[in-house]
Amino acid sequence: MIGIQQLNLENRERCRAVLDGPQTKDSITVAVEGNIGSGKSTFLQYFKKFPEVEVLPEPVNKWKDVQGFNTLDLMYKDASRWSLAFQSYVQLTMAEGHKKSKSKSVKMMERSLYSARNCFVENLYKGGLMPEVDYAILSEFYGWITTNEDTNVDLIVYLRADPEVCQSRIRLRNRQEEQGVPMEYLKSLHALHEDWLIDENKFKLPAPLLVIDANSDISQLYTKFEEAKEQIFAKLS
Ligand SMILES: Nc1ncnc2c1ncn2[C@@H]1O[C@H](COP(=O)(O)OP(=O)(O)OP(=O)(O)O)[C@@H](O)[C@H]1O
Ligand SMILES: Nc1nc(=O)c2ncn([C@H]3C[C@H](O)[C@@H](CO)O3)c2[nH]1
Repeated sequence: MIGIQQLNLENRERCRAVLDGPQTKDSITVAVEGNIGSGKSTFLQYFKKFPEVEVLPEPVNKWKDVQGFNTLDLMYKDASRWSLAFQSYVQLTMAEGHKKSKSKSVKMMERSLYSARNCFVENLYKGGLMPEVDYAILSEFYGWITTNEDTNVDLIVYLRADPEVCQSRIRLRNRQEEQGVPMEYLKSLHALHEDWLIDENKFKLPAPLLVIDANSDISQLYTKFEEAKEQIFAKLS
């Protein structure tokens, strides 16, 4: 059994190797991951201006209007009742994003099928808000899609921010459905992002990882975004 430290070392080497490695591709898919309010949309906004980049924002507007139903609001108001319906629709809309053909050399997705499963579904189940049978159905559905469809990503960018920082930004951004999001929810989502992306406790990384400390204020963050741009574009032939 390889220890977590050893795994992390190998993982870092793999990331380093891939990020700095000689192999390049003519087009890549990047998944931008992070807690609620960590700054993903801000990161994507920065990259939108580059001609090589096509940005796929999280399909929140679809979730807020499924033939007139605001499924995001339903989930936040009564997760036990609506999480299977909501996560099923998240899974469909994320699969659409993965499958969308690239119009440019860099396709940047806000979140992915992977964080929906490994962070949000896992959080609902572990928090007792999702019955075992719903968890099993979603896991089978997720397994089928990721086995039978090309949902690959070439790089994961993790905007790593403390839950407290995320909470203050959620208030700032003031999305109606999120105003009741408790700190405990942000903390458990943060722990699941760390479990998956940093420690690889239960779920494997589907691609090399680039971590950005997103606690910094916006002025310092643009310098980090610029550094990330160099590393991402270096993957392009
Ligand atoms: N580094 C930063 N410093 C200060 N404010 C920030 C920073 N990054 C983002 N913000 C602000 O915090 C709020 C949330 O940021 P953003 O929408 O990018 O987060 P997000 O990760 O996309 O959230 P969600 O997961 O809910 O979509 C926005 O109002 C944004 O302007
Ligand atoms: N339950 C749940 N499952 C998901 O897969 C998921 N993906 C995003 N979100 C929530 C977080 C923000 O409020 C808002 C925008 O990111 O939507 C999710 N909520």
